[in-house]
Amino acid sequence: MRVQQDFTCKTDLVKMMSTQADSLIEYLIVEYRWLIAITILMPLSFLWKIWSMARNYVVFKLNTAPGNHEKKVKKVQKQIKSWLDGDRNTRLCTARPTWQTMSFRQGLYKKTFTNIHIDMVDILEVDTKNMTVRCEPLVTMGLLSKTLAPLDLSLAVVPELDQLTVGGLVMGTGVESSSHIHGLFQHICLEYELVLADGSVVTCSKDNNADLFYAVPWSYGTLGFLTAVTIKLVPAKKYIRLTYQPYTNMLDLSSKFKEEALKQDPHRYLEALLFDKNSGVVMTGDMVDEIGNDGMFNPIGRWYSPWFFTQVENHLENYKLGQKTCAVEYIPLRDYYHRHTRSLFWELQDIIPFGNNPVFRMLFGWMMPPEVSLLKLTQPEAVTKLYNKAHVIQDMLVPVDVMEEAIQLFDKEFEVYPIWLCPLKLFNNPGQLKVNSSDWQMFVDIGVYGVPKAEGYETVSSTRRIESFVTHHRGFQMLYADTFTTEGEFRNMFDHTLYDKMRSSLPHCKEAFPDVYGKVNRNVRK
Ligand SMILES: Cc1cc2nc3c(=O)[nH]c(=O)nc-3n(C[C@H](O)[C@H](O)[C@H](O)COP(=O)(O)OP(=O)(O)OC[C@H]3O[C@@H](n4cnc5c(N)ncnc54)[C@H](O)[C@@H]3O)c2cc1C
Ligand SMILES: NC(=O)C1=CN([C@@H]2O[C@H](COP(=O)(O)OP(=O)(O)OC[C@H]3O[C@@H](n4cnc5c(N)ncnc54)[C@H](OP(=O)(O)O)[C@@H]3O)[C@@H](O)[C@H]2O)C=CC1
Ligand SMILES: CC(C)=CCC[C@@H](C)[C@H]1CC[C@@]2(C)C3=C(CC[C@]12C)[C@@]1(C)CC[C@H](O)C(C)(C)[C@@H]1CC3
Repeated sequence: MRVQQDFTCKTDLVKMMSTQADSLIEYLIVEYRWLIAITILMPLSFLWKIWSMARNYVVFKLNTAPGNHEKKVKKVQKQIKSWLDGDRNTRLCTARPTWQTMSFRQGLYKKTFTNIHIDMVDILEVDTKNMTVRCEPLVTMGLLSKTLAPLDLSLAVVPELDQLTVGGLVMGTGVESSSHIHGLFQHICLEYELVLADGSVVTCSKDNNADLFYAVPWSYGTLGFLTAVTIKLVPAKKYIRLTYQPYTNMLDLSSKFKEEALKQDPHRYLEALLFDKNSGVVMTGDMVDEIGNDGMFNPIGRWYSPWFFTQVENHLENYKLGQKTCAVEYIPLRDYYHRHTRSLFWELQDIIPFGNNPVFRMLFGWMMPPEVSLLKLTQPEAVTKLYNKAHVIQDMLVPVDVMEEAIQLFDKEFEVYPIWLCPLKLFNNPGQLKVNSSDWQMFVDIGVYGVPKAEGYETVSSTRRIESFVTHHRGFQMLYADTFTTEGEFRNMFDHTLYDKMRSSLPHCKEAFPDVYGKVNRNVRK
């Protein structure tokens, strides 16, 4: 099943599907997915947004959330107790349907395991004295940034997509353009409250139940159910002053990127987008309260604004034309945080090819993007097949010193652009991520999302070669994406010492949950 064609755009892909699709209907579904997206999914998404805003507003005004939390935890305990009292011939997972989650896949285990309902969607407390926020696991990044911005506060790490949840980011992982300072999402979490498989409620932090605290991140809900998280806050300002520095030479780009990531007093935000293997734009940002006169005000989050990655590409094009070497812009804080949400990085162009057209943006941009959950729920089988065969969605965390080598290999195996480069600091903490230093090590997240053009691309073998490179260099794969590792290879990539110890010592844990590989391998995710 080799896909050797040189896919130049989605139309080529669709042509390929039309020859291979089982039926004309499948072909039409793939080709005209945008029609369903615009006429049904976007209006529904809009109604959904209004409903959640109204619901949150009422909860907030009545301030019922903190009082209800204990009752909600008791409900979780009750469900686990009834599993304990039963024959226990199934395992446990959260009842959150997989079409609602931020991954391409649907977990098959949801159908066979006992589903535990954790309907916990509220912010519980903003503690401005201790600079922490305590929230329930289904609170999203969008809600948190919206609640905290008027207080001039923010999370130190705000993973970009609005719909990412605190629970998913703790149990999986989260990374963002401030991660070269603060680390991953888990590194800004101070305390977890969990309900364990024996029905008990525990809290853990680095000073209390430390083993459990360090084993929870990347455990994918296989140690217990998360019911609350306390997260560190940082002061926030109104704007991000963002500098775009284009490059047409990879060596120059990567040395600037590394220098910025590793310097003593780095810019607060750092990321790069590559548009081919030699050129890209490095972006550095800092928070400011005033718009300076060295740059333009650019509210990139407005419904009519061009998609962010296309604006970045324009800076590169201008540079190539010899117009400008470096540009400065002032971007409203939340617009910056959620800069990749409206275009789902660059994935939305495959679904609504004219989504960035100025007329479309003016008329319908306010309904964008359609909710990922609704897109997933209505995804036809033909689209799944297409993505399985000719679409890459991967994030690999590799030590920053092998960045160029990794980019060359990604280019050879996938040739997908843009590529997202986001630096991140991994602290030498106990847990699944072992680093090569007694203090911390700088990594880079290489994010590849799109249609592969590499000759000889084949999903499994190409991805496996990348996985083996990553393991060889002691890096890690983000597990919302497909992993094609064997169980042995997976255990080689992630250190299971503390995790295995916790699973053996927590009562009923092994009986209640599979291990991480049992939740993320390709056989259990459709
Ligand atoms: C539980 C809680 C405790 C807080 N404690 C403090 C505090 O101790 N000190 C302090 O200075 N500020 C606190 N705040 C934040 C602050 O009071 C408001 O965000 C700010 O005053 C804005 O109010 P508003 O009436 O302009 O906005 P509103 O429109 O009332 O709310 C701002 C946004 O936050 C969202 N939101 C608010 N509460 C919730 C919730 N419980 N669940 C889901 N969504 C919510 C709303 O959807 C809205 O979009 C707290 C907020 C919450 C939610
Ligand atoms: N910028 C970034 O960092 C980005 C990160 N991501 C990835 O997306 C995922 C988050 O997506 P999201 O939709 O929020 O999360 P999901 O619902 O996909 O949850 C991810 C995992 O966490 C487990 N989990 C979630 N909540 C709880 C809980 N309360 N108790 C126990 N286990 C729980 C889930 O278990 P179960 O299967 O039982 O439901 C699942 O295994 C993460 O894996 C993250 O790495 C994606 C895009 C961007
Ligand atoms: C670490 C970082 C920054 C990760 C970014 C990951 C995004 C690019 C991923 C997360 C969810 C994601 C897998 C998704 C998709 C594309 C890539 C996304 C947006 C899409 C929209 C592709 C089209 C699909 O039909 C479908 C709608 C199911 C998915 C939904 C999830």
